[in-house]
Amino acid sequence: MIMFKTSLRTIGVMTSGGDAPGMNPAIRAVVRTALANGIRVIGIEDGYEGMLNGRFREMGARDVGGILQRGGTILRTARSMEFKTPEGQRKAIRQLSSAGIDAVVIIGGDGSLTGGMKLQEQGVPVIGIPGSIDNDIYGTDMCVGVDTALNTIVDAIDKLRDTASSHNRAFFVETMGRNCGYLAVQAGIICGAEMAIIPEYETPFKEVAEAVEDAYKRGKSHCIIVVAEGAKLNANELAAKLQEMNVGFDTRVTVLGHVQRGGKPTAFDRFLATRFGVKAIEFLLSGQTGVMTALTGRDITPIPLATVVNNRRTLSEEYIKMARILAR
Ligand SMILES: Nc1ncnc2c1ncn2[C@@H]1O[C@H](COP(=O)(O)OP(=O)(O)O)[C@@H](O)[C@H]1O
Ligand SMILES: O=P(O)(O)OC[C@H]1O[C@](O)(COP(=O)(O)O)[C@@H](O)[C@@H]1O
Ligand SMILES: [Mg+2]
Repeated sequence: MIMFKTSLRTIGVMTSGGDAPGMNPAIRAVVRTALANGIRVIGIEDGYEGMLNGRFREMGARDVGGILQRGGTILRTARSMEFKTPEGQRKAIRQLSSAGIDAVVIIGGDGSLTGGMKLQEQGVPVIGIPGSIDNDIYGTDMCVGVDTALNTIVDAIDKLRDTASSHNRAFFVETMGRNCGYLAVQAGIICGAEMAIIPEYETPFKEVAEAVEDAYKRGKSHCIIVVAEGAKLNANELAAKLQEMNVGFDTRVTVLGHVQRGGKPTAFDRFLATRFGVKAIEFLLSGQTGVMTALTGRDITPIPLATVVNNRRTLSEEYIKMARILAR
């Protein structure tokens, strides 16, 4: 095993997995806090793919100027199958060692943090920062990017409602969330949707049909059903079936897709990302590694990566209930 130094001279920072608005403010905070503490920073491009192939570049204070308001990630991001293999991980560790990188800050989702834990287990000090629009990471109230994505969804659904009401239509709106209904449930509540269909619960088709028909009978001018990407019932299939059943409303589908991942980070995301970035360096300086920066209530606390990746975040029952009650 390559031994990493306990003294902290140089750190790496990277973004990995699906991009999320706010990753840039997180990079900026990591770089500038590290520099302020006399630590050199190397940017690792293209996530683990770049780590494996030594795509490293020096990051100065000016390199992170003007990026607070920019969506995406200046370090770019990627998914790497090779890094999942033990050989891939050894190759990445050799690259880090030969570049003199003593520790790595990884900004990414659950997959990226699992990769981070693997590095930590093999002697590389790692700090994780939760960045994913899905909000599917255990241990933190919020991930970087969630608030911006939700605001994008709200904006889109508000617009869809205008046209839905004008034409007396039912819209099936698909939100992102491979395995997690967080965005769909929250959007359901704050956009006044008739129903939110999520991967965590199996919604019988009959229930959807009744909700749409009932909304029509009650004289609603529109009907909005939010469907999470990973739900068993699919937005296109639902719309086609209900159109055929003639439940009153004409049906339409809007898949919001990757538009949810872009855009300038909201004030909330900028501040959260900045706090995470600053704390990541504070944790490193105090020798706490193998942890993720987590928002727990008002505080940013270190949660062991092993706890993060070995637990599943569950949706709040209270919010699911709230969405159902308010949809009446
Ligand atoms: N079990 C794992 N072991 C090692 N690396 C992993 C593991 N899971 C994911 N990764 C690495 O993290 C990358 C990003 O993970 P992914 O799940 O695609 O996105 P996210 O981090 O946004 O959840 C993967 O492409 C892979 O390189
Ligand atoms: O960008 P891709 O490869 O199309 O992936 C889409 C997936 O990425 C996400 O936007 C974010 O997921 P991760 O944070 O786990 O990468 C999911 O909601 C979506 O299913
Ligand atoms: Mg993920």
